[in-house]
Amino acid sequence: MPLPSSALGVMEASAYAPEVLARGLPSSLRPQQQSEDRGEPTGSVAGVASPLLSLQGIGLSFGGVVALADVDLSVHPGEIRAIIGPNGAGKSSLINVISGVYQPDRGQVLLDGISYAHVPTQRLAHLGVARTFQNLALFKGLSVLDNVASGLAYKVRSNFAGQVLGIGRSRGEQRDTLSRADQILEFLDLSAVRDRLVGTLPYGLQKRVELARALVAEPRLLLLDEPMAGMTASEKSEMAGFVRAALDRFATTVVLIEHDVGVVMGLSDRIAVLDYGRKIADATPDEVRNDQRVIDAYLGVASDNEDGAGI
Ligand SMILES: Nc1ncnc2c1ncn2[C@@H]1O[C@H](COP(=O)(O)OP(=O)(O)OP(=O)(O)O)[C@@H](O)[C@H]1O
Repeated sequence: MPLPSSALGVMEASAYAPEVLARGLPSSLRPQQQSEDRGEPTGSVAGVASPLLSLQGIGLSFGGVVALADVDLSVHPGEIRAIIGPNGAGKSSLINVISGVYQPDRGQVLLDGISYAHVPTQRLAHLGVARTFQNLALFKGLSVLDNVASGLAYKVRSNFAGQVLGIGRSRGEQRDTLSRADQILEFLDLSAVRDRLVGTLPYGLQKRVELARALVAEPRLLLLDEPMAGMTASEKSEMAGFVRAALDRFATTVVLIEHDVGVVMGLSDRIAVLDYGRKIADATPDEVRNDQRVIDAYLGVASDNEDGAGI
């Protein structure tokens, strides 16, 4: 028996649906038809193109604890793909495998068909992969602008002396970096706090700065680890709007871990559900919502939750 809609956060889901999110967004966030810089198609084309990200038979253990067992996942260009599951199900392990923090014991991670399981994390940016972290990983003592600009540090080719002296190629690079950081700040409605120290900002804004830092390089694949954790309902709604707008504007493909079922149902094109390290479902929000295994393993718990929207 499917749970009643209210238990599954359906009311909340509607608040995160694309058509709702598009309303009331700042003009900088209005969806565009094409990515201006790359001329790539936008919107969800899940199931049509070959996968941008493909996980094949991923296995990962910590001592005797099996974190991931034989997990397959295909994420298509332009898709927002959520990974959900109970605590300890393996969500963080999976995102850490995708981002190269963990090396899987078994299986392959392919980006555009090319295996990158053994690429060091710091080189992932060169492949067009960016991520945010469950616990903010910002430079609290630096300005918002500098934090966002740091998302382009991997591209800077001038040496340290050149940067300090502001000479040669470094001056041009610096101008370009700051200009791109400013564009992203405008896009995410952060220009008003551009020069503030990140540590002085409210938590919800810090989460948005982290998104800005990940987005500044216009990644092909954006990994979001609980981007709405600890946010108020209105901050969550705003953040969901920014994620959707980023996809529309930059043709970024998104993989997202999020506990708030309402957010996940409204924002995602497809949802993979993990339980004890195994994938037990991989389907559209509607299909997942009515999947008895998922209800038993995860969603049913949501009805016991205070607002029915998260776990
Ligand atoms: N670094 C580690 N060392 C030992 N065990 C770990 C480590 N990371 C994860 N695990 C174990 O692997 C399993 C999966 O953990 P993981 O953090 O990936 O789950 P999760 O779904 O992200 O959980 P949560 O929702 O609580 O963040 C758990 O049993 C966990 O205790």
